[in-house]
Amino acid sequence: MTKKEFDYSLYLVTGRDLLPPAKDYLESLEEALKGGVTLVQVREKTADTGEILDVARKTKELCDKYDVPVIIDDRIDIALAMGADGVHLGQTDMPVPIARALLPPDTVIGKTCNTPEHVRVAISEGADYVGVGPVRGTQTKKVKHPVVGPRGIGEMLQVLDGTDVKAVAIAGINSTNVLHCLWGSVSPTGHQLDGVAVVSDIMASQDPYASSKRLSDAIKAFYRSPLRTFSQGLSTAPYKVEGIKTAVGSILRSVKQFSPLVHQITNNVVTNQSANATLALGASPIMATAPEEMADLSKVTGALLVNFGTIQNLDGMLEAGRNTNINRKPIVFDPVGVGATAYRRESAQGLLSAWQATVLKGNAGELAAIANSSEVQAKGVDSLGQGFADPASFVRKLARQHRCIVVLTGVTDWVSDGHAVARLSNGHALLGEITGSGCMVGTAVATFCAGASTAAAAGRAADAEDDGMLVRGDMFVAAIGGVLAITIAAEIAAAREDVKGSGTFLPALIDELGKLTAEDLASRANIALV
Ligand SMILES: Cc1ncc(COP(=O)(O)OP(=O)(O)O)c(N)n1
Ligand SMILES: Cc1ncsc1CCOP(=O)(O)O
Repeated sequence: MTKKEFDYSLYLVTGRDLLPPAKDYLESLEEALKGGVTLVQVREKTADTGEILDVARKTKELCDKYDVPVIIDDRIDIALAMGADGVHLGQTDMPVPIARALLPPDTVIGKTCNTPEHVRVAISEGADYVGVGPVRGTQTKKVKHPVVGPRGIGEMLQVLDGTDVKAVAIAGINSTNVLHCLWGSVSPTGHQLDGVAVVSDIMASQDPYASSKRLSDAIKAFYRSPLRTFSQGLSTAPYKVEGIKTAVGSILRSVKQFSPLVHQITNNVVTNQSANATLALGASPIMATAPEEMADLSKVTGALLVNFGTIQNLDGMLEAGRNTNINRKPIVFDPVGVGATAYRRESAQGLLSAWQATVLKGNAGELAAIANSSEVQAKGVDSLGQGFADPASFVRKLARQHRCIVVLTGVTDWVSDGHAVARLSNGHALLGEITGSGCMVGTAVATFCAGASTAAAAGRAADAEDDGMLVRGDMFVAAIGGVLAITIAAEIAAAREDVKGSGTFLPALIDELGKLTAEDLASRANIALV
């Protein structure tokens, strides 16, 4: 028996208890269907059986008009009585094989999964789809399982590789975070969600048509285009060194032309020199930390840098990142000293779960801690030893895991989008003798990301179709540009006669950053693609 093919992309899970006062269930449902809901689940937790059956029948009658299938939560008897297209079963509900034996053979069966192991069991039991989560916190239901974030969803999706079992994420999804959820949950193997399940953003809405339409538009934009990274080389042609050098120069020109606002939440050791480095490159720094101002600020900034060297403003970092994602601007995350304490490790995981970083930047010790690798150790904010045996493979893998650009700093710097890897061999030993040179690299990367994204926005037609990108502009090239700006300016500064040591080097570095041209970058950049 062939199974019914569902469009899982915008899966409405109902809940009459959430309707705003004076909103009628069937009217709200019809508005939601008009707005683009593709699948409906009847989820009734408190009503009597007769009432649930009545609601389920009326739901089916309405959904049939829109050719949208109906799934019943938990209740096999209701599904049988009204001829549902499917049922959804939780971990403590009837086992899938027993439900399968009771229901007509073409009935679709979904199962709630909170861990990769749950997914393995659901596959072996013969589930047709899995509802994976909780992806975020939610007010709609007391969820027993901890929030897994998009990355946790990606781990569950990877278990589905090679099967035709579909997957939707659930919990806390709304039109402002749906793109992050879809983008960030793609597994390192490229397995993506088939859709998202939403309750309150539609059911509690005064305008369910508008709420569903906003979700539907964002979801369609994401699925319209092939799966991409934050770089552009893969979709067009493979990167070439000369092309990167030219592109880096044009981003520097964009920084000077647009002078984007670079919002930085950074540590109090480097705040002043990072602001000066931003100014020197031609952009405009704003070092704001209060959570209350993030919504406003993120509308006008070009990029955000989150550097948690002195980690005092976690709420500000969370809010800044969420809002920067909503406004589809780049976020550079510099988890300074992340391996040093459990608090830092947990904070970094919390931030990486709450928002999608565009660039993840760190030294070997920091990135090893993020990757849970014991290959490189750290002491405080410094990395110990020789670094990774195979840095190219390390950055490529980490970039795939985190769906972002990874910058590994050291004597040699490595940048990857999960496919291409660039080895950068500029710099000077004096960089290691001043405090905060790594933090300045983060600032320069954020500044180049701001330049690239601002230029991409300026180049887009006002009526251009949404391409579902979380950030526009080539962030792989921007990250390379930021690293080169600091390392090349350092080479020029260190060669100056007036530079006698680290004390005279820092102001000279700022001076040379200010004088740096596209031509300097192109002629001095030592880039190899590996
Ligand atoms: C699509 C989807 N995913 C998960 C759930 C949760 O179902 P369950 O675990 O049975 O919990 P309750 O719905 O009974 O609270 C769902 N309903 N739909
Ligand atoms: C039914 C269910 N199962 C896990 S979370 C959840 C509710 C999600 O609701 P919302 O979309 O309003 O966060």
